[in-house]
Amino acid sequence: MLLKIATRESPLALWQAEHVKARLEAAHPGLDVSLVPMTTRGDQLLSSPLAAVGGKGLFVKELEQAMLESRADIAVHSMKDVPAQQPDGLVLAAFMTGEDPRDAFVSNRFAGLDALPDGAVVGTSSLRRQAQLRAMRPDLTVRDLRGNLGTRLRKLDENHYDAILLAHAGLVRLGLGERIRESFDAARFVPAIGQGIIGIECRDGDARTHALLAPLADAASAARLAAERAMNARLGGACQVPVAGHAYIDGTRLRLDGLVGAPDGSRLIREQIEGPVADAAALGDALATRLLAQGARDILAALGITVT
Ligand SMILES: NCc1[nH]cc(CCC(=O)O)c1CC(=O)O
Repeated sequence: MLLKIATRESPLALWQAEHVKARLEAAHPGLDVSLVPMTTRGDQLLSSPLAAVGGKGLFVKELEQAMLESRADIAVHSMKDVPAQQPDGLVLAAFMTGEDPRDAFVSNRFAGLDALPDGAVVGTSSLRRQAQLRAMRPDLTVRDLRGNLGTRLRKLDENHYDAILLAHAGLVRLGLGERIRESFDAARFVPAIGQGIIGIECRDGDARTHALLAPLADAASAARLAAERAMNARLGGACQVPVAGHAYIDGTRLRLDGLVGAPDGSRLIREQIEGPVADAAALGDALATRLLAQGARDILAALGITVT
């Protein structure tokens, strides 16, 4: 029996696809899983500002086309990079157990954010990270930083930055965890929707693949994503929007932290909601309503994003 995984060619994407392959083959003796690597528009355009070239969908479109044409059966994604809506005929079928969701501070010279001197240069292109960083430390200079993880670390090592911010999970997956000097408390520096969770997409009607994926699915990750993505959907959710959201599951309870920030850090709107895990999506929706009422609507409108 054969199953094909469509994957991007970046080291992180390949690690994630290999991880899913290993998990699937362990769960299903006799199953043979192969990787179908492909370059996406997003990979080709890594040097240009993503917002200008069409957003995060660029990293998944080619993979989705391959599944729709049956050149592949599943695609493995960092959920952080997956748009709110999937194309007709495709579904997110399984979310794996989450890795550490926090943002990490990486520097060769400074032990953490508090150790950075006035005016230090920090690299990140994420509006979410910029907004929270500038709100905490208005004195810092924030500079754009793009590329795969390896490229970003190389630019740090070439002394273009005093420090850079990256996802803890990506660094750990690639065996680069020792480069992390500090990981920010998720309640204080709120992670991206889905950060640290690997999701698997497949064809909607493909019962065989759904059955193969079932043993990999983690209910807590599914609840976390239901809450975070419901909130994000109401906030025009995309990665070029300064929106953060992180749900914590504690038994049958779910707590969701949400944040919308002006990219210059001049305003941060934070809200929190708690309720039964079973109500995850409704909690996300309700939190978005609160954020919008507290000023998120104005911040988003200033960025050209209109929400209902
Ligand atoms: N935007 C790129 C991206 N997509 C997912 C991760 C990290 C892994 C994860 O969140 O699961 C990263 C790297 C980063 O933000 O530093």
